[in-house]
Amino acid sequence: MTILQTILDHKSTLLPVLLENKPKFEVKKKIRSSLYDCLRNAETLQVISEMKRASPSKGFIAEGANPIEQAKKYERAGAACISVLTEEKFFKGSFQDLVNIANHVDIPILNKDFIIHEVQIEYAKAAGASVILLIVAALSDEKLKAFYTYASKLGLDVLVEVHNEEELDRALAIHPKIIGVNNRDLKTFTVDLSQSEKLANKLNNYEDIVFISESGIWNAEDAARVANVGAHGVLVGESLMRSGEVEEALTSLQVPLPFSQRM
Ligand SMILES: O=P(O)(O)OC[C@@H](O)[C@@H](O)c1c[nH]c2ccccc12
Repeated sequence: MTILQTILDHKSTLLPVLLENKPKFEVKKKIRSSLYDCLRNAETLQVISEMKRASPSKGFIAEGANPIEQAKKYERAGAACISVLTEEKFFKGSFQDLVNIANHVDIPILNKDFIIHEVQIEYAKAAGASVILLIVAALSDEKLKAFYTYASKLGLDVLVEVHNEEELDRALAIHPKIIGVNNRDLKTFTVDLSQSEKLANKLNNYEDIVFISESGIWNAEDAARVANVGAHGVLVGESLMRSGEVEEALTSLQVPLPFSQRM
């Protein structure tokens, strides 16, 4: 069984608890700008920076990290958005991390989790997220479409994540505004930036779609590599979590976009 399937199976065992309880979080209501608009109007590569304590492939990355301090550093450095992992078992995240961060920063917030049911979208919104992730590899065409529509109706932006061309075609069928190419294969954990390069040609045909390159971005060279094939943003976790100079590390990724890519 793949790790993705293991995570999804575990997730489905948790659904009854979510379905039995209405989400109750104390979140200050904040109006956040639209991630899509921020990404569209940029002239430099935008950074979605992630609060990532651990991962199934690496174990703990930053066990003692303070989510609020980390998020504030990201915001100060000009991140476009903060991604907060809420998956508990494999990534050691929580909705409490999301709530804490939502109460302390004003930029868009992405709830990073494995969504397999509408109720998780309600929890994401209640905990302060303005963006959710839908992983194409985890969903049927029907569910992908239904969840995308539901999240949009709740006023959330959606990052639709793909890894290969077949998934990209399935994603394009629902006409999403933001597509992320995960350079990490969630079935094997292999990371390869050429995955973004491979899918770039097709993505570049869609002028209104914002293209995010996700995972495995360590430095300005990596950032420039994906920017040069058409990425408008990057999603970065581990390298920023491990950095002693978070703000400098983040700023170094904000490379200029080629003129042809500015929307
Ligand atoms: O730590 P990295 O290699 O910078 O990757 C960040 C992010 O892309 C990664 O955490 C991620 C991308 N898609 C996901 C889906 C679920 C969990 C995690 C992820």
